[in-house]
Amino acid sequence: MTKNETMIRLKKGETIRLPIRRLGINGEGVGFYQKQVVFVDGAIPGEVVVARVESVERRFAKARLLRIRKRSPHRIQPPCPVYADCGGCQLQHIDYPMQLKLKKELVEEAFVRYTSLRELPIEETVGMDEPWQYRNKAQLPVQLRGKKVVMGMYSARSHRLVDMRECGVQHPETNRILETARKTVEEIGIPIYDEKKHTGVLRHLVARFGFRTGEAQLVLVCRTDELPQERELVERLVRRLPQVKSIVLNINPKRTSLVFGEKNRILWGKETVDERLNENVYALSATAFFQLNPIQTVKLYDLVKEAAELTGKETVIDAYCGVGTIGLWLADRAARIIGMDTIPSAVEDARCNAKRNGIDHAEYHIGQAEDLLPRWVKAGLRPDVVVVDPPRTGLGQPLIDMLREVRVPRLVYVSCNPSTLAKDCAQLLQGGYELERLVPVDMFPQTAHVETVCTLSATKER
Ligand SMILES: C[S@@+](CC[C@H](N)C(=O)[O-])C[C@H]1O[C@@H](n2cnc3c(N)ncnc32)[C@H](O)[C@@H]1O
Repeated sequence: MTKNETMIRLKKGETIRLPIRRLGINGEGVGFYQKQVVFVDGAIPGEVVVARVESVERRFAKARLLRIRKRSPHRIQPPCPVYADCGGCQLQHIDYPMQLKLKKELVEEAFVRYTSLRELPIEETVGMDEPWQYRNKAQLPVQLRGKKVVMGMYSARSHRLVDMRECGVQHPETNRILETARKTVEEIGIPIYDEKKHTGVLRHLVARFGFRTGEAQLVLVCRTDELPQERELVERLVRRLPQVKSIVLNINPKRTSLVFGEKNRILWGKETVDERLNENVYALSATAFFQLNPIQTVKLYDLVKEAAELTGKETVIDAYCGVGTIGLWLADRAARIIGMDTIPSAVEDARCNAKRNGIDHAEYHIGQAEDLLPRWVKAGLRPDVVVVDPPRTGLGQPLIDMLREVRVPRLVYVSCNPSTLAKDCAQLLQGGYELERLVPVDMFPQTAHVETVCTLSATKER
């Protein structure tokens, strides 16, 4: 059979019987129909399903689950009433121990696909004791339906809002704050943004809650700086939400799917709210990036610390540093921390966080890791440990080239995307590194995301 013959076998509308072999990166079940990859939302590895083909692309097809012929013993009733409709979670129909196993397999499969390694030093996924109510921040779009203000997540791959009053992965406080804010906005008649016409004012409600400090922040993302009945709204919110220490208006005037605009105006209270992770305290401004699952963040950063094997004498790079959290975690065992990030406000926050925690041997720079680090190394910098925590796209090529050239003693790669992690590692393994340890960490239970802490060290011989 030629390659082309296998490609045209499936047709849209066709009903197929499909054994499900593995989990896809978006949480779908993946099967092979006459060698063609077929994705089926809601199907679990080990199941045999009947599915209707809904679209056929050049390299894969997508099919809708109709019936389950052989049911996985790990299939459970999803606890959330809007799970089928909401695009936020993908794995609620799978029991938690199996979710952790499947996440480990996602990492393994990526390494088997992109590297020549067959024996992997991979450990079990680090899970949560209680895999619910873990998110410290909710940001939900609002819409007007008749006189009702509706708030929720978008349905998967659409801009259709699913009306949602309570989310099971959110901390109850963020649920409570947003629902109170929604009701108050509805009661007062604040003009709601209309995405199609680009009219109205309020676009998103955002709540962040410090698990350790109990301080919360509410952000009203608006199309304009003018918020009708602002005083009345703020007065009622302050009265009803004693845990909120900061109310901010973020102005986003653009037609965009990005939530935040560039400008903020404080409506009430402080500019930032505090959160603690272990001994460190962080001041978080309205749009600052901060890890969303504080319980797992502590485990993630402890793994990074273990991997770094610091003695107190090392120069450590915290590349893609955000607000500096990883570098500050390592600071008590390092001689010097150098961080960089492309977002100026994040770098500013990192500097403030260092100061606030009495750390004076950490410095933070604005710029691209793949630009700054090769330049510094060329100028003579020799880091002992490099920690990288890039976005989903992985490392920039000039950074990989530099790491291959210099061969730093320890390289700790924190990744939210197993595919780019494995692809980047393939290059590093060919360039004088060996893989010591791979630990998947479940930062987002009930979803298909998996974080990995990957430890590499320079080989003695090239
Ligand atoms: C996954 S976050 C990690 C943040 C931080 N390490 C933490 O644990 O909170 C990735 C960060 O990389 C930054 N970033 C994106 N591209 C970058 C680049 N080319 N160079 C440096 N930083 C970059 C983003 O602004 C973001 O703060």
